[in-house]
Amino acid sequence: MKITPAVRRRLEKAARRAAEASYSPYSKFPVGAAVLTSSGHVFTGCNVENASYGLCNCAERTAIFSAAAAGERAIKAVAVYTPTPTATSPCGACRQVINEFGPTALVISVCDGSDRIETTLDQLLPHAFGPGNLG
Ligand SMILES: O=c1ccn([C@H]2C[C@H](O)[C@@H](CO)O2)c(=O)[nH]1
Ligand SMILES: [Zn+2]
Repeated sequence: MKITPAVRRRLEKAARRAAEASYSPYSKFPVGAAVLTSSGHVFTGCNVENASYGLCNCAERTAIFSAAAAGERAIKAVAVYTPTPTATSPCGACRQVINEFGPTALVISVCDGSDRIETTLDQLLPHAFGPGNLG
């Protein structure tokens, strides 16, 4: 699955739309994510918070777990949207979870401004611990 400009746009749009379902009454920081798998399917997710704050789940992990639950095992790209003036990169926990299925995935962050970040998971999480380290 080649990541063309059209595929990027589709992924970014899906991430923006996914943020509309965000359940974030505590942080009031809605986030949307979209994941492109090797089969060409796009899975989306939003952050889902909890009154027990530590149980909050990020948009990226919601999207990845949705893909995994559908049987997908290879992530090609992740797009993240935050309604902020500057783009937001995935948190450390999400970087680790992306690594499991997409160690070289393209990671795109978009926002409400013109700012954007385009990088790869191996740049965000160098020398990652992954499945290969278990022998
Ligand atoms: O990349 C990020 C950063 C934060 N959050 C969520 C977690 C929490 O619900 C809120 C504030 O941290 O934003 C995400 O979903 N993705
Ligand atoms: Zn996260």
